[in-house]
Amino acid sequence: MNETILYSLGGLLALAVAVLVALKPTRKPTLTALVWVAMLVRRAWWWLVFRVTWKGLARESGLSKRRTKRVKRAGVGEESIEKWRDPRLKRVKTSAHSVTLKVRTRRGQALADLEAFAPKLAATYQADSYRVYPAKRRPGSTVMFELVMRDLITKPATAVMPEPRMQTETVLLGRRQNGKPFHLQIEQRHTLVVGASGAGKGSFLWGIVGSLSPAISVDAVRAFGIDLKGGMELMMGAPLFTEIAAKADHAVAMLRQLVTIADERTEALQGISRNHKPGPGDPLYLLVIDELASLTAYADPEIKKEAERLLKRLLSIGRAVGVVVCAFVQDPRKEVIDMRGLFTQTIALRVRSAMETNMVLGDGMATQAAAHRILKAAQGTAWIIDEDGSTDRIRADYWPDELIRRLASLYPATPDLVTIPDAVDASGMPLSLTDGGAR
Ligand SMILES: Nc1ncnc2c1ncn2[C@@H]1O[C@H](COP(=O)(O)OP(=O)(O)OP(=O)(O)O)[C@@H](O)[C@H]1O
Repeated sequence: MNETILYSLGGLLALAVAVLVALKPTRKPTLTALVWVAMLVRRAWWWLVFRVTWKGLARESGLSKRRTKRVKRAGVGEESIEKWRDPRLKRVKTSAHSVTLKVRTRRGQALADLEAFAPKLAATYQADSYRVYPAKRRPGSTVMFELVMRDLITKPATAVMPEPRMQTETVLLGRRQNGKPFHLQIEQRHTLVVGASGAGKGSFLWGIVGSLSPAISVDAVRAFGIDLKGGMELMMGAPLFTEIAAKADHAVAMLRQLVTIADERTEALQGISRNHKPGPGDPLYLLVIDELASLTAYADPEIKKEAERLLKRLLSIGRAVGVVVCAFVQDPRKEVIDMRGLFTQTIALRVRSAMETNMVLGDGMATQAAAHRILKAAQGTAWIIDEDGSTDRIRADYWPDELIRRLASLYPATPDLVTIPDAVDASGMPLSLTDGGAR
């Protein structure tokens, strides 16, 4: 091990022991102080390790370039000396759980070479996860690596009642891998959520609908649902929906209705505003499609064709005029969601292969946002792409059935708008409105 690291570590330990001796270790404030010191020592250790080992790692991994120079020395003659050009480690920033490196390319190096280095960097320093994002200054030549040294989202969290205020722009869904809250943009976005069976798509579905429920109750949002698996998922919060379609022909009629609304709004907003701003009585229309494939791939060919046509039209014209789509799907194969490009944001929960990650998040994303490596036990965990193009790992909060039912009874959609004509249970029996909540 490098001597500098050894000496520095020794110094830090000595400091920690000095603090220990100076304070009495059994008192509670002392214990807090000790934890604090331990954290500082760990952060200092990380800082040192990265600072001291960076060049060696860059050289071993082929990121640096070696050149030999011949120099003349008086009395010695000509001599060759070796010089390295390394990508420059401009900053090392540590927090209680992560290390962020700011690295500038060396001369003649492409930014993509540095970005592609992230998985090796994370493996070398045994990081639990990582993300790569552009630096604020000189983003053409400087990249940020965030290495998560202690995973803050391994433990699941349960959603709580949303604040009783009308919000339509974003919803709070859970936590980012650095522990900060994760908000999903709803207005002006069509969202596609992909995840294998049991990956936790329900957390996103109810995170969106549940968080919008205060706005639903004042008619600032109207939620429409398509659930061709007999309405089983959406019926849990049925009162939150203006309408739920559990059969394909009803779904097509619903799509047609929403396309008409979007067309009318487009005409009404022409020359007045480029973006619709929802409010009570002038709502954001939210179409939630649980298992998109059942509509676009496995349905009757005629219905499938018409549903696809209408959905593509809605995805093309709806966003700016306040008619947005949130679709959930298990299988990201192209034939299932060939309108994937029309969605303005995609979320990848656990998927089955690197190829599927690329299909959902975009070509080449599997190395930066390895959704196929999410563990089965980490339900609700997903990779997203932020507005600035950087990737991040997040975990949605879990929505228990009781919470959904409570919200449905507290914030129902305007009652005279609610119609659920063809929702059925697993045995084919019609489901009543009260199955979803106390109304
Ligand atoms: N955010 C979460 N945190 C912890 N556990 C979760 C979370 N979301 C879901 N789970 C657990 O995972 C199980 C499966 O979740 P969910 O039904 O949402 O998966 P899904 O992706 O919708 O699957 P399918 O497509 O088969 O319906 C849940 O019953 C719950 O126990």
